[in-house]
Amino acid sequence: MNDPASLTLQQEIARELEVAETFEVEVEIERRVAFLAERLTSTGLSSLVLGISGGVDSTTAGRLCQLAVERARDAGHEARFYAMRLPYGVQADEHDARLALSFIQPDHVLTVDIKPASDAALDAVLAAEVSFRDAYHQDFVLGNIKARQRMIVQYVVAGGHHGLVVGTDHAAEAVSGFFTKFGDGAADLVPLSGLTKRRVRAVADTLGAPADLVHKVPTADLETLDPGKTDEDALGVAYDDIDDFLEGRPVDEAVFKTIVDRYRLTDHKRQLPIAP
Ligand SMILES: Nc1ncnc2c1ncn2[C@@H]1O[C@H](COP(=O)(O)OP(=O)(O)OC[C@H]2O[C@@H]([n+]3cccc(C(=O)O)c3)[C@H](O)[C@@H]2O)[C@@H](O)[C@H]1O
Ligand SMILES: Nc1ncnc2c1ncn2[C@@H]1O[C@H](COP(=O)(O)OP(=O)(O)OP(=O)(O)O)[C@@H](O)[C@H]1O
Ligand SMILES: [Mg+2]
Repeated sequence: MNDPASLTLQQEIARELEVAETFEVEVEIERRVAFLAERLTSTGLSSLVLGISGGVDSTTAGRLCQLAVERARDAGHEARFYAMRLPYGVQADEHDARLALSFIQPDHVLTVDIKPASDAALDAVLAAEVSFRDAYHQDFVLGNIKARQRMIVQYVVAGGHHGLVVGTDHAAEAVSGFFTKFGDGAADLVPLSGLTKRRVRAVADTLGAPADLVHKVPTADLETLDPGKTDEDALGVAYDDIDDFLEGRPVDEAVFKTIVDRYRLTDHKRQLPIAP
C-alpha cells in the first residue's frame, strides 16, 4: 500500500506502539537491561519473575532479566531472577525450555504445573452449566485459562519474593492483539516493548542465544486440540509482513487490511478498562 493515507496510518500505528525508525541492537540491549535494573533499584523491590516457555520471546526477555539483576547486585542492591517453568502437564517442546534456561543461567528456576488449576477452573464452569459452541471453542477458552493461570502463578511468586512480573509483549504481538487479555498481557514491566519480531530475534542472537531458539517458529501452544499451532497460522499473516508494516516498509493490500483490522478490533486490549 503506497497511497498517502495508508502510509500515514501505518506510521501512526508504528508510532503509537513506539517502534523506533532505526535500530541498533547493542544500544537496545543496554537500554533495556538498564531499564530493568533501574526499576528494581527505584522501586526497592528485589526480584524479577518471568515464565520461560522455550520460545524466542521469553528466552530473550529472560536473559535481559538475568543481566539486569546481576547489574543491580553489582550496584549493591539485593536482586534475584526467578525463571518459571509453567507447563500444562508435559510440554512437547520441553527440551527447548531447558535449552533456554541453560542459556539464560537464571538465579532460580521454579516449576509449577498449571494443568490441575486450569482444568479445575474449566470443570467448575462446566458444572455451572456454562456451555460452548463445540469442543474447539471450549478448547480455545481453556487456552486463555492457561495463559491467565500462568499470570496468577507469576504474581504469587512476585508477591512472595517482593518481585515484579515481567511480560514478553512486543510491537508485533501488540499490533495484532495476539495475547490473552490479563493473561500473558498482564505484567509490571515489558522490556521487549516496541520491538518487531525480527528485532527480538536480533537481540536474542546478539545476546548469544542458541540458533535453534533464535529462529524458532513462534507458537502460543495453548490449544490442546491443535498442539504447537503456529502464530502465523492463527493470525493469517506472517511476522515478516507484520514487521515490514511496523518498520514502515510497503506491504501488499491484503496484509495491510488484515493488520489494520486486527489492530482496530483489539484496541481494548491495549487500554485500561473502559469507564463511563
Ligand atoms: N470491544 C471490546 N471492548 C472491551 N472488551 C472487549 C471487547 N471485545 C472483547 N473484549 C473482552 O476481551 C475478551 C477477549 O480477549 P481474550 O480473552 O484475550 O481472548 P481472545 O482475544 O479471543 O483470544 C486470545 C488470542 O490470543 C492468542 N494468544 C494468547 C496467549 C498467548 C499468545 C502467544 O502468542 O503466546 C497468543 C490466543 O491464541 C488467541 O488467539 C472478551 O471475552 C471480552 O471480555
Ligand atoms: N509453557 C510455558 N512455561 C512458562 N512460561 C510460558 C509458557 N508458555 C507461555 N509462557 C509465557 O507466556 C509468554 C507468551 O508466550 P509467547 O508464545 O508469546 O512467547 P514465547 O513462547 O516466549 O515466544 P514465541 O512467541 O516466539 O513462541 C511467554 O513469553 C512466557 O513468558
Ligand atoms: Mg511461544
